Amino acid sequence: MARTKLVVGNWKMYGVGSDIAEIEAIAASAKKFPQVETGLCVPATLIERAVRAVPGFPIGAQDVHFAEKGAHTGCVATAMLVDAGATMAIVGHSERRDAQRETDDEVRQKASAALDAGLLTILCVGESLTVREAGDAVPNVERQLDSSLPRGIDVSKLALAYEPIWAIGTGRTATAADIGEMHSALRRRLRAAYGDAGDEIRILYGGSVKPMNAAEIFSVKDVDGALVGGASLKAADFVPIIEAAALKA
Ligand SMILES: O=C(CO)COP(=O)(O)O
Repeated sequence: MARTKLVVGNWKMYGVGSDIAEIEAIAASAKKFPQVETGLCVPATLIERAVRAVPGFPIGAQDVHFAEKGAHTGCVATAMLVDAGATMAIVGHSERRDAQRETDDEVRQKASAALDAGLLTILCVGESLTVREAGDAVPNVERQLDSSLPRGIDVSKLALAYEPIWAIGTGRTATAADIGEMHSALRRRLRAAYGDAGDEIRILYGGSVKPMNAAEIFSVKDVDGALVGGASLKAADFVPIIEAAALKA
C-alpha cells in the first residue's frame, strides 16, 4: 500500500528566536514537495513562535508528559503543546530513554497521551551497538516495540522511527540491508498488533541521515521517511533530504 513519505526534523536542544528565519526557509522550500509530509520538532520554547512564523507548516514537540496536568515540575502536557499550536510530537527518543531513564511503559503512556490529544506521534525505537554486535538487534527492537506500543486507541496518527543508537550523531548509518531487515520486522509487528491499520503506520529511519545518503535510505523497502537530527538544522541540508523523499514518493 502507498504510504505518504514523512520527513521530520528533530532540532533537539538547538534553536532560539534568531533561528526562526531558518524554519521559515525550510517551510518555504518544503512547499515545493507537496507529495512529502514534512515538519520540525523544535524545543518547547520555540513552538509558539515557529507556529506563528510558518502557519500551516507542522511544528511539533520532542517529548510529552502522559498526565493531563499535575505536579510535574519541568514537564509539558499534551494539551499545552496543542495550545501552543503543535501538531506533532516525538516520544521515546533514545536520548530520553537513556538520560531521563524513560521506560517502555512510560513511552507507551506518552504515545497514548499524544494520540489522544490528536498529535501526529512519532514513537522511537532502536538498539545499542552492543546489542547490534551481539546479533540481537531485531528481537531486541521487536521486544521494545511490543512493550512501547499504545493499545486500544486509534493509531491512524501513529508513526514509528527506527533509530539505531549507534548511528545517531555519529556519521554512521545502518546498511540498507540492515534497515530493510529491521523495517520489515517492525511492519510485521505492527500488523500483528493492529491488523490492517498497522499497514498504514509509517516507519521512518533515523540516524545520520544526510543529503548524501538520503536517496539510498529512501530506496529501502518499508522505509516511509526519516527522522533527521543534525541535518535538519539548516535548510541547505534538510531540503535536499525532503527532495530525495519526493523522488521516491
Ligand atoms: O536522533 C536523531 C533524530 O531523532 C538522529 O540524529 P542525527 O541525524 O543527528 O544522527
